[in-house]
Amino acid sequence: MTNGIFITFEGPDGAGKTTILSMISEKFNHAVITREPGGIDIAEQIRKVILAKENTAMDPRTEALLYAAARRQHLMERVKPALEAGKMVLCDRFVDSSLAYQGFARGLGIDEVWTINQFAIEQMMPDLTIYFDIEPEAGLLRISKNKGREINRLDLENLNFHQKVREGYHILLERFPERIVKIDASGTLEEVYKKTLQIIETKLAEKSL
Ligand SMILES: Nc1ncnc2c1ncn2[C@@H]1O[C@H](COP(=O)(O)OP(=O)(O)O)[C@@H](O)[C@H]1O
Ligand SMILES: Cc1cn([C@H]2C[C@H](O)[C@@H](COP(=O)(O)OP(=O)(O)O)O2)c(=O)[nH]c1=O
Repeated sequence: MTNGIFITFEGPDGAGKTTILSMISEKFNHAVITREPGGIDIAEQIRKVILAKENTAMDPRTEALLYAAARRQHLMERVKPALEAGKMVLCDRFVDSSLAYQGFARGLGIDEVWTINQFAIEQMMPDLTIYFDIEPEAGLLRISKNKGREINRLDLENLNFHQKVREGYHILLERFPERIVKIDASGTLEEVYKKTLQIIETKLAEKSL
C-alpha cells in the first residue's frame, strides 16, 4: 500500500502493551506512536462514549460499530498519512481487538465483526501484529498492583470474559499466521522488550530486502 510500516500491538488487558510500546518508542524515535480507541480528537470523543460507565444500556453491536467508527477516523487522520509519508506507525490495539473482544468474547461472531470492519478499514491491514500473550489472572493482577489494591469481586467476575478474550486471540493466531507473531508476555519487562525489538527488527530487515 505504502512505503511506511504499520505495526500493531495486541493482547489482553494488563499484558504490558502500553509499557513496552513506550520503551520501543525511545528506540524508534521517528515512529508515530498511537492507540485505539482514540489517538485523535474525533476518535477520543467516540472512546468516551464507548467507555463511559453510565452507558450501561449500550448494545454489543452498537459498541462494535463505535469501535469501527473510531478506527476509521483514526486510520484516515493519523495512520494513513503517516504511512504515505514513509513512516513507521506503532499502534496500541487495532482490528484484532474488535475480533477478540466483540467478535469472540462478547459473542457477536468473529466473521460478523470482521465484515463491519472491512467497511471501516478497506484493505489497510497491519504489516505486523505482535500479540502479547498472558494468563488473564496475571494480567489482572498486574493492573490491580498498579492501582495498589487486591483483585476484587468485580475483577474476578470479569475473569471469564478475559479468558474468552485470550481464546479469541488464539483463534486469530491460527487464522492469520503470516501476520500475527505471539510473544510470551509473562516474562520480565526486559525479556519482553528484547523479544519485541527482535521481532520488529526482523520485519524491518524483511521489508528492506
Ligand atoms: N513484563 C512485566 N512484568 C511486570 N509488570 C509489568 C510487565 N509489563 C507491564 N507491567 C505492569 O503491568 C501493568 C499493566 O501494563 P500495561 O502496559 O498498562 O498493559 P496493557 O497496555 O497491555 O493493558 C503496569 O503497571 C505495568 O507497569
Ligand atoms: C480497540 C478496541 C478496544 N477494546 C477494549 C479493550 C480494552 O479493554 C479497552 C481499551 O481500554 P484501554 O484503557 O486503552 O486498555 P488497554 O490499556 O488494555 O489497551 O477497550 C475493545 O473491546 N475493542 C476494540 O476494538
